[in-house]
Amino acid sequence: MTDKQTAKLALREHAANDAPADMRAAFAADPDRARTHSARLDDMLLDWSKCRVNGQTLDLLTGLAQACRLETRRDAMFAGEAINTTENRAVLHTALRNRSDAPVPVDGHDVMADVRAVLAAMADFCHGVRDGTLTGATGAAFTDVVNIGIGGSDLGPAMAVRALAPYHDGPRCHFVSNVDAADIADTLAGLDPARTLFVVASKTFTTIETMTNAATARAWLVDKLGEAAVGAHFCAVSTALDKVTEFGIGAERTFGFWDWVGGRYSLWGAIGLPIMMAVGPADFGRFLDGGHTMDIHFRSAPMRENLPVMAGLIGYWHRAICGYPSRAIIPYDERLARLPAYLQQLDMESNGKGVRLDGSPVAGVSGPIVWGEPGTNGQHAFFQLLHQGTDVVPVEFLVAANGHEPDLAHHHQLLLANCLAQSEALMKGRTLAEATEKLIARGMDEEEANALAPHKVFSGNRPSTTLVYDRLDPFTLGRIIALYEHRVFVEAQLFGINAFDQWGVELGKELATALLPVVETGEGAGERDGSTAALVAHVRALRKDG
Ligand SMILES: O=P(O)(O)OC[C@H]1O[C@](O)(CO)[C@@H](O)[C@@H]1O
Repeated sequence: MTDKQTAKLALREHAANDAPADMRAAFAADPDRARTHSARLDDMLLDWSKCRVNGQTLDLLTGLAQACRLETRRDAMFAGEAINTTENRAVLHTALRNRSDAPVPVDGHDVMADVRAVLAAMADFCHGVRDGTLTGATGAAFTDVVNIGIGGSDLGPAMAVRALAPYHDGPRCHFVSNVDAADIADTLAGLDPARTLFVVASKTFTTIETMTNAATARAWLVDKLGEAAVGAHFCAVSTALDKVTEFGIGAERTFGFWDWVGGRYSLWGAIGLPIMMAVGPADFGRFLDGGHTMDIHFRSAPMRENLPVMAGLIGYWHRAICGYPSRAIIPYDERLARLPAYLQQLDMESNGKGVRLDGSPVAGVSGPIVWGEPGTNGQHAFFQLLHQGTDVVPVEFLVAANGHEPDLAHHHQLLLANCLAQSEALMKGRTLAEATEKLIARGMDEEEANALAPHKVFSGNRPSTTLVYDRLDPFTLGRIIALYEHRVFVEAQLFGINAFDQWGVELGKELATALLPVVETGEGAGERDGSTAALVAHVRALRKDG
């Protein structure tokens, strides 16, 4: 048996025999548990004390991490080794937020001068748009920016722009991603073409949704302002600079990045252009500072004090050892409403894999299903299942100690109380005796109380983690995102998979391309499988436009 196999076996035996069966008992036995089962980075606290782990669990998990050479793999990533082996690429989104003087070599070339040049060009461009010196074709200042992109070219900036609303002092930012005409039609409906700037964001500049939406936006603009206006109203973000030129966007309005930045890790550089437009270069810099600070912490803090490492180890424990199929991300922060969607791509596109690094099948499981919604809204929707459903779902709460609305502090206190109450309720639960007693105390007769009480039982002992920070400012948003990126990396090392490719998205794309003419003309439908052929026939019978 390899060291890894031995470590995994030991964890499974520990889970079955000696891990705390009941968190309530664990707290009773060790009132100091919250201190020993949490880690801090300045104001940011990650608490995993409401999970069924003890010191021995953590020893075994860190032992597994060592057997998986986590620290060596981490250092290889930061050093620019081609750890994305199926694409033979380095993984260096961390270079985009490197705020130190340290060089970052890729194939012997220090990429930091290139990174800084793009950031400086973005800042110049944003200053021009934000102060009105860079105008549209009619001389009118831009009031609206429309980012056209999908996946990593949409989710990160869309999430971050929303998260940083209190820091906005630039143009309004909109995001069009879906190829569904509804998306672009509804967005353009409210906009003045003379005051609208389009950002076409695509790493490959071939993605069909983005190219279709960009062509529609271009036609809309030409229809209103004429062909000559296009140059002033479009800019691009891509690694495929030749394709941008073919589209007709000038080099001075093209912001590049590199194949060593994965799409879902790309918001720190040019893909972050809408964030910089909204909050300005200075706050964008603070966002990068936050990411860089988390990088330093990830590289230097001992495992037990290391937030991304501990988030990854606890995540692995829940997924691979306890066997929970999903995790819920519940930010008690309305401005992080898009965080769950962003993390779905970050986590599931990275760790939803069926083969290991060497191409052999994953022996057990890989990454979990990630989902979520902000609290308190989720409480009035799916928390019923979290508390009483037959599946256990580990919940990851996020909450700021302070909001941005000092005049409405009582809202924030309610928000905090709700967040803390949910994790407490998940852990404590309510026994049948407690439920019955409560009903009788309210005046119900015993027979009725006995009948109703089983419905009011909460098993409790359900795991959650809580991430608390001072305030959701640009710096903290940077720390949170970098924390989750590294957590995904940590889990990938334990699963033994490549977190940086995404071959699983290819087949659907290929079949969509093949099916387009079938949907358009009906020809070739008979060569598809029976279900698809029948669906094509039904759709075509209903279609009103040919
Ligand atoms: O930026 P691009 O090249 O348009 O790709 C968009 C997204 O599509 C994907 O390749 C998945 O289909 C993502 O990985 C990526 O973020």
